[in-house]
Amino acid sequence: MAASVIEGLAAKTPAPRMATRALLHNSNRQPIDDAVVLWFPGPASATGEDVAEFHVHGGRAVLAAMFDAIAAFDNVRPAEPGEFTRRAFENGKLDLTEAEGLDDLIHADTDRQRRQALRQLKGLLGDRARDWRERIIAASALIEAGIDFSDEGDVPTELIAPALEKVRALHDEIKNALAGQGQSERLRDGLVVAIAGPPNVGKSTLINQLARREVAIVSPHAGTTRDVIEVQLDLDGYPVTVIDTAGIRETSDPVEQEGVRRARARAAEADLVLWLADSGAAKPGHGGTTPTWLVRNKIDLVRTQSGEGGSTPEFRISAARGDGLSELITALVDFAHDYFGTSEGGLISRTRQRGLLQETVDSLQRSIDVVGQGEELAAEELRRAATSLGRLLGRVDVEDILDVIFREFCVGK
Ligand SMILES: Nc1nc2c(ncn2[C@@H]2O[C@H](COP(=O)(O)OP(=O)(O)OP(=O)(O)O)[C@@H](O)[C@H]2O)c(=O)[nH]1
Ligand SMILES: [Mg+2]
Repeated sequence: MAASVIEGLAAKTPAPRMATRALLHNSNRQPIDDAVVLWFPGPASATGEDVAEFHVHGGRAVLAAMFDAIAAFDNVRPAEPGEFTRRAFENGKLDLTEAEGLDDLIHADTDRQRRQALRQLKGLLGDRARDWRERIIAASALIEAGIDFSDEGDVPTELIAPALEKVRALHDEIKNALAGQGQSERLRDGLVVAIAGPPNVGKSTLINQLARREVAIVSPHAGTTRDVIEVQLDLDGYPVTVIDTAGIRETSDPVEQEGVRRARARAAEADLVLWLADSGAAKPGHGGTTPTWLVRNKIDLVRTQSGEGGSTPEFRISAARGDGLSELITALVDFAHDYFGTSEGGLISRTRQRGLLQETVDSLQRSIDVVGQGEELAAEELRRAATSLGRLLGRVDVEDILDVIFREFCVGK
């Protein structure tokens, strides 16, 4: 199909994989654009199928004329979101983790997201998972050979012991890989940091400083902020959403009450709370399990004061003047670094991947546990472990998730 379209529009089929200039025409011989065309005959193409590429001048009228001209061919329709990648996947050009990496790369906002996505696209996880899967299948073959070998149902231990050794090693290897991952899958969504505290302590002033623009209204009146205000920051390559909230206090104003309710809810969902307080205020107690840093603001108004110390970090800043902000930002970057656990080896970029690796570890553990009750049971658990990795790679049993995964892609990818 692609062959007849490129032949029809460019009046010739370009040499494979050679950028070729062509004046494109529609079926009425009307010229459309002076373009560069590329012809990738399958299977040596991104999708594995024939692919024609038209590099045209991107104006709306040019695109409309191109779509009209292409739609005039039979059996041609616009691609669905992610359809090219899906075909590449179905033709074995990519495994599912690599397809996920491609999607993440397209959506990456920050440098660390980009690097993580590229590692995934280049098969960082896929290659490990393939290796693990082959080794599990090999161990399972050993056990099954043992089962076949024994006629009375009593499998000789010298056949099972080496297989079990391999399974133990695999279990430890995958478990350790998983444990060392931090929350690298959270890098896709980023870290949420809520600025909370009593009214008028300078929360909105702080978010404006962090955003380097006036996102929130600042005023000397307590109760200025009511809606939750969000800004996206790129802190040393980490995606961080900072939210400014209403000052928390008892109030009879129903609008402010709603603001306080939202402030509490958002702070509870955040990954980190910056609890802003006046420089002289007593150290507040805080409930909840969210990590919370005490940030004392307006230090420009007091002469000197020593920190109270304690287990939670404490910062002293002047949001208005900028004192202490670079220390606060450095600490946020360190927090993000620990949180995401993104040493350059970040293996996992999705909860789906983490879940399947965990399933694999659990099945391997069970297979070790049940081998005493019967080798068939152990072999069955090994098959489960291999299936989990097969799902991770998108090689088995995945029809149900493919739609979900590829739906997130852009059209044209
Ligand atoms: N001197 C001094 N004033 C500050 C500082 N930070 C903020 N302010 C002032 O404190 C007042 C309140 O600041 P906001 O940023 O609106 O405080 P807020 O915590 O967002 O207040 P609500 O939205 O009402 O909860 C304003 O007049 C700011 O100019 C600071 O570091 N030093
Ligand atoms: Mg405010």
